[in-house]
Amino acid sequence: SPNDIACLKSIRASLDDPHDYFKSSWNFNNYTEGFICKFVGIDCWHADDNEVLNIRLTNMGLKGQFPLGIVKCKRLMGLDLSNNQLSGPIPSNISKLFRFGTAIDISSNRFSGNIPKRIANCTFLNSLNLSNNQLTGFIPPELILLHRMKNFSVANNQLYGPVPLFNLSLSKDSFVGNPGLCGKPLEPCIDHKSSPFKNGFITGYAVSVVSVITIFMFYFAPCMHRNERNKLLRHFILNLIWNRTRKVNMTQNSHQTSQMVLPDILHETSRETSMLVELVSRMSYSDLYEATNEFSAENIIGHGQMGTTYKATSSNGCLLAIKRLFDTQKFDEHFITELKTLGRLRHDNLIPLIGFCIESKEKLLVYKYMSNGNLYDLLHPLEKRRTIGWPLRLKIACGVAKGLVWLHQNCNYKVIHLDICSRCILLDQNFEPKISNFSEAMLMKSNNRYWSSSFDMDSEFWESSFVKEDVYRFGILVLELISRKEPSELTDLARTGDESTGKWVVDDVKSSDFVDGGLVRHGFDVEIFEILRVAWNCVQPNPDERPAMLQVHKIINGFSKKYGYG
Ligand SMILES: Nc1ncnc2c1ncn2[C@@H]1O[C@H](COP(=O)(O)OP(=O)(O)OP(=O)(O)O)[C@@H](O)[C@H]1O
Repeated sequence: SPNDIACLKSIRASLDDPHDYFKSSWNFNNYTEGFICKFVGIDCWHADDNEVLNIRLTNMGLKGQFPLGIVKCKRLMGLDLSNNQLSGPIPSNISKLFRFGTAIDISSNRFSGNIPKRIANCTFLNSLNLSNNQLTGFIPPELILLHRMKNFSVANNQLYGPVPLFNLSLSKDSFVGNPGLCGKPLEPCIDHKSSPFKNGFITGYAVSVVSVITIFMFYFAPCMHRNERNKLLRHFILNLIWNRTRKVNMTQNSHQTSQMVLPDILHETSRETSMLVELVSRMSYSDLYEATNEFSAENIIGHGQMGTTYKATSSNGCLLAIKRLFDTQKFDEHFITELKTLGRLRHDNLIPLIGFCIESKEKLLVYKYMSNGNLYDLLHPLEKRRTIGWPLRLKIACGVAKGLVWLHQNCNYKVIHLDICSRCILLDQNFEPKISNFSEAMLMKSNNRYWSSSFDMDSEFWESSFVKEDVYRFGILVLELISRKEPSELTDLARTGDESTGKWVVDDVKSSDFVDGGLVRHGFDVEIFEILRVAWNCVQPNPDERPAMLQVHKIINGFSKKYGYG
């Protein structure tokens, strides 16, 4: 079909082919039925039909980025780009590019960045080979949803965190060569449950992390280079955070622990539940059922990792967003954290949590509805991109910064969000940003003695390891606001960025292809430059070199005032 021809033309144009394989074989001048089926590396559904079944461009020395043109090969089933020199991120919208694909092999290239969780939406995948690349971050747990998967490998990358519990049995070979990965079939992950300071924290796990870090810092870190130490520490913390969120699934032991504790917390009449009711109002399932039109598909706003969110109208006419958690204990802890954290907090730049419901197996969280959706969708719409003016971007950055300052400096509780990203910034009818998704958050009573005295040393680590994690993520968010580039690409840039990259990003707003074209030369270049500098400071690899959110907000607020937002 014309689409398939356009698909191959686009692939050819997007890849650098130093050995001229395309030149000698991919000749588009001879339009006959099935002519593309004779191209090297192309299988068709039928030899006399221009409809591509598989693309196998292996071992050809190809350079360039993941070929987005495959989106036009509508019936493509297999993509094999292994043994080349392709680089850059795996596109986060891969499931849109390769919706019905059954096999992806991009092994032995130079792909970097995170494994996008949306690969899990390629529901027909039965083979995924990402081995021998430079991928970083966690293996998205959503991948366990790929029920048809038979072959899977992420060996020899730079991944860390626990291996998700796949339904198929995978050997070590699928994961080896990633020094930060742990859990079956590799070595077990560190158990961080026991801690002497549990009472001081609302989330006891925070202490465990801090204690482990203290030991680590005292005994092991002094002999390491500062940057190396920070890098390790960061990996370590993320690993522990991930351990916590996955602990229900991690080991038989931790499974038993959560079996004992969580149902009790969630029991409809438990003390915990009555405490929660003091924070947020408890709503009845039947009211929410009615408000969402019986949880009808038409009311669905979107799906997240933990559940489905519905638009709803309350009996007094208020618009609500109701998150209905999947029926699994896996997210009980997230549910509680969200309630305990967000339930206590009220600020103009936090999403208002109005209520919750626990009835039999149902767990629901009820928020105020935000009519302009989330920031990620605003910046990266599936359809046509809208121009977004600088004052609006500044307003959003300023609001998020204000919310974070409040969280970090709040006098009763100090809160670290740990998952700031454009998807969790919701926008109300006036595009005022509201921070949402507190299910990973850590909350600490700021007047407890551990915080103020004997934990002095640890509060420094708390600051540099956790608070500065929020600062880092805020920096990525601002870079995304200015560039409209994918967060994974920006994380890469920040990770690999040396001083000269920093200069390249910030120095030359007018001619840089970093800044969104719609922004430059509209009289804002100087401001953009200043804000980019702030963002760049926020993403410094060494947490100690990142500014505090208070400083960041002060600068952004200074510019925002001009537009009446500050
Ligand atoms: N209060 C709200 N008002 C409007 N839309 C909302 C609201 N809360 C969530 N949404 C939207 O509902 C969808 C699902 O949200 P949800 O938080 O479950 O998933 P997510 O943002 O992908 O995060 P995660 O998967 O990490 O839980 C998203 O598109 C989100 O923007």
